[in-house]
Amino acid sequence: MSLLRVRAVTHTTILRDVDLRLDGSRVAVLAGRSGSGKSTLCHLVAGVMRPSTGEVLVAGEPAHRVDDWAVTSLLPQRLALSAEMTVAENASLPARLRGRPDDPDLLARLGLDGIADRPAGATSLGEQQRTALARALVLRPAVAVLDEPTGHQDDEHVGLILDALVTAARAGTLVLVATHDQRVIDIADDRIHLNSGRVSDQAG
Ligand SMILES: Nc1ncnc2c1ncn2[C@@H]1O[C@H](COP(=O)(O)OP(=O)(O)OP(=O)(O)O)[C@@H](O)[C@H]1O
Repeated sequence: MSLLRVRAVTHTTILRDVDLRLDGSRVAVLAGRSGSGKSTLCHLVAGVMRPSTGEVLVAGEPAHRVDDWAVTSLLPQRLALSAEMTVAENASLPARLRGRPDDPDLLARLGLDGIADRPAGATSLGEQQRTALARALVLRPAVAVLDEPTGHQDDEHVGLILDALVTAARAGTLVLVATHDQRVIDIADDRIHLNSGRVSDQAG
């Protein structure tokens, strides 16, 4: 059984007949033009929406029923941090909610250790994006869904993010990344190309 199974998914007018099987310990990219449906597919896998038809299964469970960031986590394009909470508090929130240990190295690996105690609302957009990435990876989830994780980063920080994605995949996570960034596409194990809501090309 594949860790992630997308079977005959059509969603409103946005996605058409999407079929995917992806396993753990991989970085898989969803590539494609703006408006091709990448974010929509991310939201279906993360279970924040249900497909109009077809099914999305994570470890055999319908994605919309999964409510555990140790199973599926999401870095949304709009980040959804708490502005008042510190960088460290935002990043460790899933661990605290589950009574699980924090990952003390993660902030340092994402270049956030110097601002760990600052409210997230008083940090740059790139820092906020890396904070939301740390939050998505902190529980070492089975599936981490990351929507454009390098969108607000300079080259140096893109390197840190690529390392974090590869490290998470080596630890067992299926890292599913929607991206336009060729540097992310280059390090991927699987590449899925969306064109007007259909998978036009898949290589692994
Ligand atoms: N709630 C919605 N209702 C109707 N159409 C929507 C909705 N959300 C997105 N769309 C449309 O669906 C298409 C796919 O959007 P989506 O955000 O999934 O694309 P994307 O590939 O992630 O784009 P980008 O790279 O710009 O983030 C777009 O044409 C968009 O305008």
